[in-house]
Amino acid sequence: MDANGEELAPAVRSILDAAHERAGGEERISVDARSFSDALADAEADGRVPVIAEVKPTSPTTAGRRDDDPVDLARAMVAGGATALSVLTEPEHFGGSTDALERVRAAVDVPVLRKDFIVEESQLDLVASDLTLLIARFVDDLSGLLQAAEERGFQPLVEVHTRAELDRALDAGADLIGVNNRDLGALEVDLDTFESIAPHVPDDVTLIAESGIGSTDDVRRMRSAGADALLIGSAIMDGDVTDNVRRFTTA
Ligand SMILES: O=C(O)c1ccccc1NCC(=O)[C@H](O)[C@H](O)COP(=O)(O)O
Repeated sequence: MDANGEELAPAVRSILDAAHERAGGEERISVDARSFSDALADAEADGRVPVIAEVKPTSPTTAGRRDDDPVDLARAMVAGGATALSVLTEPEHFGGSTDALERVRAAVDVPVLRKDFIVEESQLDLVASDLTLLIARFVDDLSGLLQAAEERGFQPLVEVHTRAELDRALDAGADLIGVNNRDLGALEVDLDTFESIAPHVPDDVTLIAESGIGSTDDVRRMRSAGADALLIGSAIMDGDVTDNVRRFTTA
């Protein structure tokens, strides 16, 4: 069960249990973040579809694992026109690490999102990034964690999957919201999720469509439904990442 008492897929239960076990950082971090809104404006000015390309070595729903150096992947994604990068730092289920994020952030000049399952304030202090993910479903005190992230200089991306989570995110003061098309209860992906939630998001919120985007048709569909940017992992990691990112940024 999650914080709302809802069932979770076993893999997600395991991810969440590991997250609750993970130690936080010892010292409070302070970040001089690269602006995501500036990066979005640059992409729009260049005529690129804003894509957050994800360095995702593996996942519970991916067959196999990609062991390329994350820095090589990151540079290849930027070469394809990525507006920002997302780097998994969850070690047990996604093959990520804080070291990978640090190295990637030092190697590129686009904003970098830390993709992890943060459940406690001290876990914000494990590594610097420009954006940090907060998953509404897994965080009890969303406004407290959002504020803690902002005080450290992060741009928090609050992930939602339902209308109720959207309302919690808005009440907490989120101005950067991602709608995850993947249901973390069943691990099923349905792009209708974004289409059903997006109309309820105020215009002054930056809105990101996450997960399950596998084709240029999907990109156009999410953009038509109001996505300011797209977060894409698996479809980029499968094959030549520069070609894959370019296909999506030019869709
Ligand atoms: O991707 C998974 O298998 C997964 C399983 C359990 C919890 C979370 C999971 N993914 C996290 C993500 O948010 C995605 O990595 C991200 O949105 C990119 O999705 P995709 O383009 O479908 O790889």
